[in-house]
Amino acid sequence: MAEEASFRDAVASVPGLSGASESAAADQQPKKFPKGVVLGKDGKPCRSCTSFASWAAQTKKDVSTGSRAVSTTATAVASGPPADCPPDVETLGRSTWTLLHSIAASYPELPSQGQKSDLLSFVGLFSKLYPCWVCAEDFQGYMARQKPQVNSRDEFSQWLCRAHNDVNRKLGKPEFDCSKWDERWRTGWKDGRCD
Ligand SMILES: Cc1cc2nc3c(=O)[nH]c(=O)nc-3n(C[C@H](O)[C@H](O)[C@H](O)COP(=O)(O)OP(=O)(O)OC[C@H]3O[C@@H](n4cnc5c(N)ncnc54)[C@H](O)[C@@H]3O)c2cc1C
Repeated sequence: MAEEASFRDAVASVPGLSGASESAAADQQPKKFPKGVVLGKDGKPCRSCTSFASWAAQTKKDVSTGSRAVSTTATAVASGPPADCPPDVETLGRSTWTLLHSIAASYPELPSQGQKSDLLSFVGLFSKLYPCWVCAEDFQGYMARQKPQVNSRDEFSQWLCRAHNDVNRKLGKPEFDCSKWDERWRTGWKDGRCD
């Protein structure tokens, strides 16, 4: 049987959840969900805020077959949701970082005032609209502490790399060497593996 946790536990299990959100969450009616399931502000499980493993535990589906009430397999859970299913927090995150770093890679070396203004608007709106709300709130917090730098491609790509590393640290993932940003996201690695 899946391990159960209260509403507060489920929300508090998300690294970096802000105090304001946590106290708002605590005001809600307690419900039982498996540990790791993050609730949306509507009090329902938020799929794009939750890992597939926790989501599968909550729906009690066999993720390899899609049928109900069959035990999950570790391999299927670890590989994330099937490609044609709604994304979990990791699939969404991976795709989003790809988009954000690719936007940085195509940003001009010498942007016009209009391009700078567009990029600032984009990251501001992005941070409000990102479907994982706990991720979005943390990203807004990062942007408040470290203002987006948009004066050139290099400046923005380094700012974005540091922002991504801030999330990596929070999740216990290794930090990326930002001096390698250009090879990872724009030119391809010097060893030719991307050619
Ligand atoms: C704005 C935002 C906030 C998020 N907040 C949360 C959160 O609060 N909780 C949560 O569980 N998940 C969060 N995520 C998702 C999380 O960051 C990861 O995307 C997810 O865990 C999948 O991680 P991954 O190991 O596949 O690699 P990802 O972190 O998705 O990275 C993809 C690839 O980018 C490269 N890379 C890694 N770090 C950097 C860097 N610093 N600069 C440039 N390239 C890099 C690597 O090649 C890596 O394989 C967030 C995602 C975004 C976009």
